[in-house]
Amino acid sequence: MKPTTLPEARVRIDALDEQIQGLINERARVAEAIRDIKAKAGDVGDHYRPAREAEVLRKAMERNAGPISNETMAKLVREIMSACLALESPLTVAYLGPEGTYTQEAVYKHFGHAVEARAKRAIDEIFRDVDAGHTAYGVVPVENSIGGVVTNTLDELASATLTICGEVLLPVHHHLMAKVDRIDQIKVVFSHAQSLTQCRNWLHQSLPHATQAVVASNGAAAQQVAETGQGAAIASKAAAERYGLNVLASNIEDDPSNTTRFLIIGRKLSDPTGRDKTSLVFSAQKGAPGALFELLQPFAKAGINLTKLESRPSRRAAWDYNFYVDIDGHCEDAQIKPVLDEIRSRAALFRVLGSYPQAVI
Ligand SMILES: O=C(O)C(=O)C[C@]1(C(=O)O)C=C[C@@H](O)C=C1
Repeated sequence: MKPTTLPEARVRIDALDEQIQGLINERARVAEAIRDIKAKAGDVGDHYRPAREAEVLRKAMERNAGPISNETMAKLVREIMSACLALESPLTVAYLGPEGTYTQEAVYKHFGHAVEARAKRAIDEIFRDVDAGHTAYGVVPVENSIGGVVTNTLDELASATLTICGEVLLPVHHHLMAKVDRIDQIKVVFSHAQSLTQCRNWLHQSLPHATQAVVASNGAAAQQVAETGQGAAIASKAAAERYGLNVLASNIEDDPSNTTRFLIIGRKLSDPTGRDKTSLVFSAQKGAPGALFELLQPFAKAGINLTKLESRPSRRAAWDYNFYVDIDGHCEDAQIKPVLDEIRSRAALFRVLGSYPQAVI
């Protein structure tokens, strides 16, 4: 029955909270039982299961009847699952720091807040850290809807022995922040090269005479401005709060739908979920006419959707390239496996960088 008075409504909410809390702890005890089942089966290593997590989140969205939105409901379930996983075993995740970067936001969006997020200074450091086993997973930016690819990440992926086990899509809203409180006092703007590109028109119109200076991350830009008091930074609202800066202008990205895609790197192969992506890197025989066409044609013939195609210098020889391709589907899917085998047999270099669930939230 719908309560009609405030005291009545609050008594009802207290009773429901008690029930929800009891159920969350019951779920946590099941997660502890899963840990013991995995140990008995000799399943060593961490307990993170990307395919199962995607399934849990998709189910939460599919059965949701409102009034809470599907996305908000999935985020709540995300946090409960994160707490359950931390009970099974704590999870460490390296990200492009310092605190307050968009990459840190991507970590929490993907893994929830119960993980131990460790800030690193550069993308290659994240790859090295995960490769050496110091952290179980890493989160790296790979492309932005305005600025395009993050070349460091693509170059690292080509030589890494790690695998991609997830992706995160994060809407990115930039803010100009400083110690001072007037925009006409700003002579220099610090940020990551990608963020400066994403705000190019705004900077041209609003700060045409300011110098632009590239630093390792937008979190580092905010930290530096806070420490020196010099200039302004382009970074996230979280960074302004973290470093105590004044926000002088909000949402200054040139396209309000600005989104960055991040990858989760680790050693875990993700099981097929029915809604997956596969990332590949390959190279064609240099100088052979139609060589790239030969490598892409099997996808078209099998009706496989390509979601991305990028080329990067191979670093083997001048004017020799690696091609990075993302496709819909999992490398173990019956429709995909023979196509990949065919391309492997034609390519000079071929590697599956990972198959992983498509981003859910
Ligand atoms: O299903 C599992 O393997 C679990 O460990 C449980 C659980 C969960 O809480 O639902 C926790 C962590 C995994 O990443 C996936 C799911």
